[in-house]
This record gives sequence, structure tokens and C-alpha cells, in this order.
Amino acid sequence: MDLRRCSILSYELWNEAKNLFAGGVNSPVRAAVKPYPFYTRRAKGAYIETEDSKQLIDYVLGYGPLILGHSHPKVLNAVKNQLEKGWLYGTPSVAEIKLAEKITKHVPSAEMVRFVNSGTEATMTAIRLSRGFTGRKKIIKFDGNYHGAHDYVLMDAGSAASEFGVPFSLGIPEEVASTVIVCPYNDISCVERTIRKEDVAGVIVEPVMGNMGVIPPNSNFLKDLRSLTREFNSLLIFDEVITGFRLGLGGAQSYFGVKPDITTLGKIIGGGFPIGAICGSRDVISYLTPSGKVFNAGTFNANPVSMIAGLATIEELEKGNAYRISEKAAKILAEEIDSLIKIEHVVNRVFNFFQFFLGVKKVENAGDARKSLREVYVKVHEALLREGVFVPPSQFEALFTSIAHDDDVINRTIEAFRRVLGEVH
Ligand SMILES: Cc1ncc(COP(=O)(O)O)c(C=O)c1O
Ligand SMILES: N[C@H](C=O)CCC(=O)O
Repeated sequence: MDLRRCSILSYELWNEAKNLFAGGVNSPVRAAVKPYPFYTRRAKGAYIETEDSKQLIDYVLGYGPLILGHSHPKVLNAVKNQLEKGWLYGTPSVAEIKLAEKITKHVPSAEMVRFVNSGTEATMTAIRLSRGFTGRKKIIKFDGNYHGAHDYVLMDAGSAASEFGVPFSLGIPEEVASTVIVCPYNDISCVERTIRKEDVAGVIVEPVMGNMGVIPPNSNFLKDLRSLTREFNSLLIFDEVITGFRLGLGGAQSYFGVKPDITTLGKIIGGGFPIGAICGSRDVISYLTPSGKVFNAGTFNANPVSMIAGLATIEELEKGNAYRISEKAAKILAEEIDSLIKIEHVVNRVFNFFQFFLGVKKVENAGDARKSLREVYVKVHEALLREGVFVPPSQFEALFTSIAHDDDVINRTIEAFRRVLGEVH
């Protein structure tokens, strides 16, 4: 293929990609876009422009990080300035101190931070840390929670692992899998039974499940997890890779008033650049190398570009507008979708992210989400794309809003939903 041609259609690119990448993509959810993935030429604010010259209103937002929309000028300028000064030092830089200070200021459980390069690395390190700190082996996770693509968590995993029918990945030794016990989300009795009889190092949870659609915690679920883990000296790990700095500056732990022992962050704290972080109390985080004996390292850890982009993003979030606008947008849209769907359905929203499920009355755990009419959801996704709106291609992802989702964007989106949902009987 001649990639110098000024206009190459997504269809041609997709055919080329299928020869180069497994399943045509580099992260599986991208292959779920129907009828085939579109290729993005550029993106600004709430809009993506495709290689087919289509403008799409974006509710995927890079799967969550872009709470300021695409190419926000503050982040863009900060990154441009940083690039002039170099992009990898292999030494510490001031930006990592500044970003860690923002995190420790806003996130209640965070006294110290370790930066890594993805949410996957963050949860992998958090689990190892909980084992190293407690000297125990077992981990409790929840059905449908997704914590990234490493061996400790690919058991009953949500997101693309469920979408593509591999909630248990091949290639994970039984010796590793048997150290992880899976409970249904929102089922505290399962956690209580397990923690009483097993030597549990840590309980890892998405405080709002954002990888099976959106599923909020029941009223006492997080508080009860806190009490049980405290009683049995296990560590409570909140995976706030999605909720961190999305549900407000203090994330889900401020929103719900429950303080975990370890918090994992990612997505928003890198302003759209690769990042992850493990935070917690001084005594726990000090167990990481070089002060402690739980190993973590990384060539790109705390790379200055991600640090600067994250810092610029949080400075903008501190002004409050992004939270006000993104919540208003999600609320209006979720309510409108709720009123437009005429078949049985439920819309689950927490603050500024949400998902709709068709053919079910309630979705309180992964089992409920699996019963929804996924094939109809995919048809809605495809029809919305034709109408210029990009919602996640999979039922098991979330719609996100940003500071760029203003009244005009929301009104256009509602018009598109009206045309599409009129056809769903
Ligand atoms: C809650 C949660 N944890 C962890 C991850 C893994 O993050 P990453 O994709 O940056 O590895 C994700 C998303 O992918 C996530 O949604
Ligand atoms: N649900 C995932 C992260 O939150 C989506 C990102 C991916 O798998 O590419």
C-alpha cells in the first residue's frame, strides 16, 4: 500500500493492518468497532476526524483519560515546551515531584507514589506489594473487574477479555491462577466467607465497575470491604485507573468516603500519555525497591512527557469546570437515552460516565451485564457511527464525557440517538 497517498480509506488501512497485527489491532477492543475499525487522522475537543473525513463526536475519549477532550491547549503547550527540553532523562525531574504532590494532596490514601507506565503495571505492582507487605499469597478479585493484562488478574476479567470470550486467558500457570479467588461484584458475603478461611493478602476492586459497562457499588459494599479487610489484616486495593481524578480530584475514595490501603491510578493522571501509579501510606509504599524488597523498576517510569501532561491536566481540573461540564453532559445524555429506549433497559451512571444495557431491568454485577442484549447494543453503536457519534463498540465499556462536551455537542448527540433509538423495538 502506498502510505504517501494523501487520502487512504479506513477500509484499505484495515485490510493492510490484518496482515500486520493479530486480529488487525494492537489492543483487542479496537477490533470491535463495526463494520470495521475507522482510522483517526486527528482529534480536537469532543471530535475525532477519521481518515474517511468523517467528524465523530467522541464518547470513548481514549477509553477514559481525556477528561479535557482531545488536544487541550494547556496540555498541548506543556508537552511542546517539555519536548524542547528533552523527553527522556533516565534521571529524576522536577515534574515528577510536582505531579506526586498533586496526587498526595488530593487522593486521601496517598502519602507516597510510584510512577509506572500503565494501569497494568500499576495493578501488577500493587498486588505484588500486598503480598510482600503481608507475607500472604491469596488475592480476592471480582467477576467482571478488569485490572489490565497481566497474569495475576486475567480471571473472570471484564472489558475486552469478556467481549472476546477470554475472561480466563490461556498461558497463565495454574499455580498463579489458583492464588486468585473471584467473587461476584457487590456480594460481600462471598468476600466474608473467603477472607475467613483463606490467607488473603489483598482485595482488589474497581470502586465503580467500568469494564462491564458501568456498575456502581451497592450502598455499603465498599465500606464493608474496608471493615472486613481491616478485621483480617488484608490490604484493600482500590483500582482507580478509571475513577481516579474522574469522579473529582479525590477519585472514588473521596466520592464514597472509603479509604483503601493501596490505590492504583492511570489514564487521567497522564493527560492522555502512558502512565500508571501505585500510591498508599508511607509504610506500605516504602516496601518498594530501593527502600524495600518488593521489586519494581522501569526505563520509562516517571518519564517527563507523561509527568508534564498529567500536571497540566490536574491544574486544569483544579479549576472545577471540567467536572461541572462533564457531569452535566453525562446526566442530560443518560436521562435522554433512558427516556428514548422503549424496550426494557437500564442506564447506569456515576457522575460523568455511564452505560446503557438493553433487555434487562437491573445490572448490579457482571452476570446481569452478560444477560443484556449485546448484539442489539452493537447495532446501536454501528448506527450511531453512521450518525456521527462514537460510543464504545462493546457493551462492556463505558461512555465518558469531558469539558468539551458542551450543550451544542450534547444536543447533536441527542438528535443522533433519537434517530437511532427510534429503530430499537
Ligand atoms: C480499572 C482498570 N484498571 C487497569 C487498567 C489497565 O490499564 P492500562 O490499559 O493502562 O494498562 C484499566 C484499563 O485498561 C482499567 O480500566
Ligand atoms: N476497558 C479498557 C480500559 O479501561 C479499554 C482499553 C483497552 O483495552 O484498550
